[in-house]
Amino acid sequence: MTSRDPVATAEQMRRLEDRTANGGEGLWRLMKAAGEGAARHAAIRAAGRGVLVLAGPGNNGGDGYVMASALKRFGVNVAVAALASPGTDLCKRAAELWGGPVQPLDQAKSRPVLVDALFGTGLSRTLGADVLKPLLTHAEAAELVLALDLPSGVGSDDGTLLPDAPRCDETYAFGWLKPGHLLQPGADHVGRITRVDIGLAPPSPELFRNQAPEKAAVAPTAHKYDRGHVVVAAGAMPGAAFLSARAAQRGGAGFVTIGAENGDQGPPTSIVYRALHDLDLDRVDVIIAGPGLGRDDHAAEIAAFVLEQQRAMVIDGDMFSLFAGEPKRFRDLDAILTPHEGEFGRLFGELNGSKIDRVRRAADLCGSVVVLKGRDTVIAAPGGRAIINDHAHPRLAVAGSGDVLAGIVAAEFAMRGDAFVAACAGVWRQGDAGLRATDSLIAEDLLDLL
Ligand SMILES: NC(=O)C1=CN([C@@H]2O[C@H](COP(=O)(O)OP(=O)(O)OC[C@H]3O[C@@H](n4cnc5c(N)ncnc54)[C@H](OP(=O)(O)O)[C@@H]3O)[C@@H](O)[C@H]2O)[C@@H](O)CC1
Ligand SMILES: [K+]
Repeated sequence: MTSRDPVATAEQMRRLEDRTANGGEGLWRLMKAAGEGAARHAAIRAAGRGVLVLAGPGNNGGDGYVMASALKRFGVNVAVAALASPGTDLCKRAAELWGGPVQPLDQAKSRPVLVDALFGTGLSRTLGADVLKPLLTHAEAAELVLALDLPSGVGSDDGTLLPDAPRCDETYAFGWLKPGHLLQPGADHVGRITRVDIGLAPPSPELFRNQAPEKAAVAPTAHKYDRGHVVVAAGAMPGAAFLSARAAQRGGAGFVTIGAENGDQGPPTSIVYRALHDLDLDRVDVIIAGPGLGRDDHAAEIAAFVLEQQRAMVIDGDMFSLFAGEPKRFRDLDAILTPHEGEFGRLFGELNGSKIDRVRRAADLCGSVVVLKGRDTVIAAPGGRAIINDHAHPRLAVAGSGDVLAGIVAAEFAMRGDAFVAACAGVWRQGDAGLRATDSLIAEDLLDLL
């Protein structure tokens, strides 16, 4: 698998900071690396324009003072405004290093480039008007808004947006990415993410940002069945099953069958139609159940039949209504569940915490890989391994998009055999197709973009 960017919570960052720094001088070195690293990027982005740094009372503000002093050294015209006097030893030391004038936030003159160094991972409550008003005023007046570590107002661990915070053009993430860089709605305020390496020890490998997958390996001598046989259990809405089946083909599966009603031959295409009960399911790698299945008694019969087969499965759509509140029904399967928010709630009920916490809990409850779809899709396996996928576009929110995803994920699952790896690869590929599409996208277009 390709290497992925780790993502760390505020608490993990504090522990890593302590482990790396080993005392005051080490912490100061980290702050210097953060502020100076950001200054090197920002000096180029500013391209001769004046810079205003807004510094907070904590260590995010400290990074801001270090950055301002480095910018000055680089010959950039820089001014500093502060919310309050420095409240930590490191921030005090950084303010001394700057040594220049510091104005109150609301009295500083706006400049073309704004640096938000008010709050980072230590944001602990919603922003008051004393902060928000000048921040928004300076941001509106600026041509370029840069954030240190996180835009102020974005919750580091869950991407919540505490106030109506300004949108930044670029965020310098110190050390590792934080969930708030990738989870909505905060992620929409982050702009381009530039990671600044400050020499921090790596976090434990539990949470990552999704990345382009390596292509699934196919032997040159591979038979069509070696590339995976995917069956879609069809029901009330055959169009949805057809979309999933086509997506499984385009996704790379060697052989795709629609398990249809008795006698349904389907259109003359490369997709085979067979009655589900007549199929030799031992020769099937993955069954997709849910897209267009329906919610009546007949759908429930089909659902019960496919669950009995104990095959690897991709579970979507109507399956979450048929088994509402019963996630344990999927426990003993090797399965990938791909609900959207509404379906997730139907199956798992109300779970607390961030999107990451909720999906992790859900994966433990059903003993399967869970993919909670959205602009910020979160994928978790039982035991805590999780990925955030922000490689996507809002235009993917169209009818049939989920059916296509189920098909791609099933093809990946059939080819790779590992549910978590397959889910990550499938989600990335669908997001990538959405990014390459135009705004007139309909789900069928995705098939040609795979
Ligand atoms: N970890 C690392 O490896 C490294 C971390 N580094 C940097 O440190 C940053 C974290 O620093 P941090 O912990 O000092 O927190 P920070 O974000 O400055 O905020 C805390 C201050 O803000 C205040 N405050 C909070 N919310 C508020 C509100 N709504 N309205 C008003 N005030 C509010 C809060 O007040 P209190 O809650 O205590 O009353 C406290 O005074 C991190 O993001 C990165 O930039 C780098 O230097 C290098 C290595
Ligand atoms: K900030």
